Amino acid sequence: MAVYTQLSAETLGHLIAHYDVGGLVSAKGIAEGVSNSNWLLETTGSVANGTRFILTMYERRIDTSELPFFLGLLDHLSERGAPVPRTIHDRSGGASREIDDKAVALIEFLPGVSVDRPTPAQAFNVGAVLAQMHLAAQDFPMRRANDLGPDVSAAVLADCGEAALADIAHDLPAAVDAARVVADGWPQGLPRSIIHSDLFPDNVLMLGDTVSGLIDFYFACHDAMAYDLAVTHAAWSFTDAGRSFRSEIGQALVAGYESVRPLDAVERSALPLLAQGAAMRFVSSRAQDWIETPADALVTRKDPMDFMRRFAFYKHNGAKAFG
Ligand SMILES: Nc1ncnc2c1ncn2[C@@H]1O[C@H](COP(=O)(O)OP(=O)(O)O)[C@@H](O)[C@H]1O
Ligand SMILES: N[C@@H](CCOP(=O)(O)O)C(=O)O
Repeated sequence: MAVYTQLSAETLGHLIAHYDVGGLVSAKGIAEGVSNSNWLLETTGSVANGTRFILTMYERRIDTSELPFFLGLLDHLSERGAPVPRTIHDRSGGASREIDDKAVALIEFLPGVSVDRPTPAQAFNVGAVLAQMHLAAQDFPMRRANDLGPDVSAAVLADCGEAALADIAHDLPAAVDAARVVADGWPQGLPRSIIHSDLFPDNVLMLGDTVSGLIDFYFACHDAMAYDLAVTHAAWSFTDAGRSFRSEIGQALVAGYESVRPLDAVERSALPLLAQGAAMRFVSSRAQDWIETPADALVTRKDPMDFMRRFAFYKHNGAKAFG
């Protein structure tokens, strides 16, 4: 579930009155997602022929002082033709407003569905759109550092402690040393842009083979573009909780990416280690969330072992997977 706050029709009506989108016709809470509350709104007016909008209320994890970066990035990418929802601004030009001390933003609704089992054609197009996004972001003037880089993953796992990690899964304590090794060997100087850094299938909307939307940019940051490709590779190319690698999906993602932005030799040879770092990024955040989230909480905890298995795969087979 992801509607943490109840909003009355009256509150929504008052909010919508600040935008040039007409009156409220309907509002439905969206079940998907874990971090924010989201509603699908329908209104009597339209922006670029759209009468549907996503209302997001920022509930956790996001520092609202960073909203100008995230929302400005949506506008920047959308203006450059990337399939990214634009921010709907209120009449005074504001990209976000507040309801009861919580920040909210109105965002363009994009059609499409997230795929569970991508085809190679879909993976190719996801790779191509990721590269398109990287190029479109290169002249975005704002910066945000990656606060979940390899050193942070290593520190988070060390802080969790081997005993707590062993309580989650027998093989998880090995992540503490493994993440340190990855961080110590992390490649420097790779070409950078603003990267999505969480481009899992649930953050991509598709219509058939076409990518209709990239959403959920709330981990976007300035970092190596090849790292973003590695994250996407780790998120898309496995089934069975990270036990089975779908080589045809991994190859299609990289081929699609390179159809728009060819990798240089240094980026290419860094991919196996970047993918290990990508896996550790999600092992660490999932382990931390697991420890901090009560077992009976409304949010379903994600298993860090799904990404420990991916880490092991990339460590032993990374060169072949990206060869
Ligand atoms: N711009 C959009 N257009 C269409 N649907 C969207 C859009 N933004 C979000 N959604 C829907 O809302 C759900 C949750 O959004 P998301 O940003 O992933 O939330 P969270 O950050 O909580 O994971 C998505 O899975 C999708 O169904
Ligand atoms: N993709 C991450 C979780 C991030 O959550 P999101 O709902 O904001 O995409 C993972 O799978 O661990």
